[in-house]
Amino acid sequence: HLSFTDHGPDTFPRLSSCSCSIEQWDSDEPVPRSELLAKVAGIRGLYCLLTEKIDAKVLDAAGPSLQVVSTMSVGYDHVSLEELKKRGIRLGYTPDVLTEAVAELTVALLLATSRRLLEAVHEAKNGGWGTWKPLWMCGYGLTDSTVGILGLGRIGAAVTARLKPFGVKRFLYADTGPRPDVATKIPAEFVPLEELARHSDFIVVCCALTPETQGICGNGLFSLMKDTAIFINTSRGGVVNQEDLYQALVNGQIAAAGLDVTEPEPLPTDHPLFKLKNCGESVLTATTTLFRWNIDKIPVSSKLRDSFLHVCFSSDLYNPVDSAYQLISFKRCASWNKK
Ligand SMILES: O=CC(=O)O
Repeated sequence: HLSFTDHGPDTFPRLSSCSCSIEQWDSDEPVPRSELLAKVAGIRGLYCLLTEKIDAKVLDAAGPSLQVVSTMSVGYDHVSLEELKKRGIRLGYTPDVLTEAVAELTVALLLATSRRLLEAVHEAKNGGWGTWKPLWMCGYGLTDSTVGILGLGRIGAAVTARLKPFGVKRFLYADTGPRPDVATKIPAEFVPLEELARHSDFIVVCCALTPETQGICGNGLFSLMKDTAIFINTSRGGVVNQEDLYQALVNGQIAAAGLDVTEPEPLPTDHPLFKLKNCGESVLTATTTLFRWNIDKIPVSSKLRDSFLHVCFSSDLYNPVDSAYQLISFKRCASWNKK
């Protein structure tokens, strides 16, 4: 008995051909919390998106039959690992399916923000484009710049590879610790966050949302940044103290911000950030998760189909359709692999 929220196109037919009973939330809207709590009772597997908060309440509502949770997302900050671990429930997730897509989006956001693309379009459409003025709509260039990556994981490294041809002089990164295997190839220098803030012309946030990174980009960081620096976040809104960011943008502490993620999502349309020229108009995007996915990464690989669910933090490529398919292989799901 499986419970679903949403998933790739061929998941449901494939699963329904198996001898298990499936309950699916069949809507683009997230399943209401009350519905989720009511429907999970007695299930053995739960397949969800990042819109579902999987906490003690959901797990208790599911009861002891629940053996595995799988999320069609790279981030799993919506899932309480502690609560899963307590109950010996395993977690599947989908690392690497959107690395390239998010890296491309990040670069798009960075260029659009630093080159004031949307602001310029707005001016052109609204009659603000008068005669040619040499300094009008000047932006900030990547050539000879220093780019700071907060979180040099798969996406962070993919961003540096894409930015390198623009003539970036120096890559810095801050992380929970040095990552020499990835960093030496770029090359990127491991620095404390404060140093990253002080020296970067562009800061790109690519880290996971964890208790340690919650609100890590706040006044402490913005006040150290150059007033010409550009701040880009494509990780999670919770990494940023949005009020502090707003103040930094209004007070000219930093030049501009490009955000693909906010708290909450979507941001209310009357939110002050939308009114800023150096953020709202350049740029606040709202690329949904599916937009960020590389669809060609979704089809099933038979090799993975027979393997059992990866324990959280497994670095192996993990496929969402497989992850759903594997929910039926409960016998293979050993108890939580304590490390
Ligand atoms: O943000 C998207 C994901 O975590 O998959």
